[in-house]
Amino acid sequence: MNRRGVEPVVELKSLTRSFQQGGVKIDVLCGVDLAIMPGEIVALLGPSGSGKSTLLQAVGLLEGGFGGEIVIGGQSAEKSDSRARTVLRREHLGFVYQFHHLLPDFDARENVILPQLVAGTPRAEAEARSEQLLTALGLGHRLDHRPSQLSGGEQQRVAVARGLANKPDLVLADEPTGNLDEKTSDKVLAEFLSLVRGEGSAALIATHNERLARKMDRVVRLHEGLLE
Ligand SMILES: Nc1ncnc2c1ncn2[C@@H]1O[C@H](COP(=O)(O)OP(=O)(O)OP(=O)(O)O)[C@@H](O)[C@H]1O
Repeated sequence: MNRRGVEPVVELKSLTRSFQQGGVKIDVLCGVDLAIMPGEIVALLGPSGSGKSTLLQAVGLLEGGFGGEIVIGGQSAEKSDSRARTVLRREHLGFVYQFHHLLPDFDARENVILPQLVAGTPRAEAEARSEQLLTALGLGHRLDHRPSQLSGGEQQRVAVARGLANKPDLVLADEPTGNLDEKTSDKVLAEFLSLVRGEGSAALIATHNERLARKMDRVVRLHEGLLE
């Protein structure tokens, strides 16, 4: 039975994370519970230092040291070894960062093709997908440009296309437009949300911006290590 429509794409159960800072233990996440349903776009708000990036790193299976449980695509991440976690990440997750992290020696088209090749997509299919996404983001005339030949907004659009390239069930974005001016940020975010909606992906998007958060389906706030 296909139960994908009713199961969360990700579920966090009593997630905890502490850090040692100068011999002092700081509890950043103190038992976070969160379930995100397929296609749901969730804004993660919270003041600087409240643990938004830490939470996204946990969900992205990018770091260890967490307590509690992270279930992605019905599979418990802590019960998986690092190889299985890599597969979980590749099959279910996409990432968009504040600073685009594009490969400087590759053009826009290639930056979106590469993660697909890593995931085993045939080259012709990956190329078509790359062009489709970049064109949808208004970059059909910038396919052959390297990141240094693109504006900040254009670079971020390429990063959005790359994050969606492998059709992730869940896109994780940490301040995806945080380094852009307000007008460009609004525009790129609107395009990002519309593309994510069109693709039917879910998303968890950390932001400081209440106004942008209101454009999403649900807002959750990190406060003193818990979501409210
Ligand atoms: N590797 C680390 N070692 C020690 N402390 C850390 C580490 N990573 C994060 N922290 C601490 O955890 C807390 C939360 O940091 P985090 O980056 O998750 O916050 P944030 O909400 O994303 O902040 P911002 O909005 O400023 O990006 C901070 O106090 C930070 O100093």
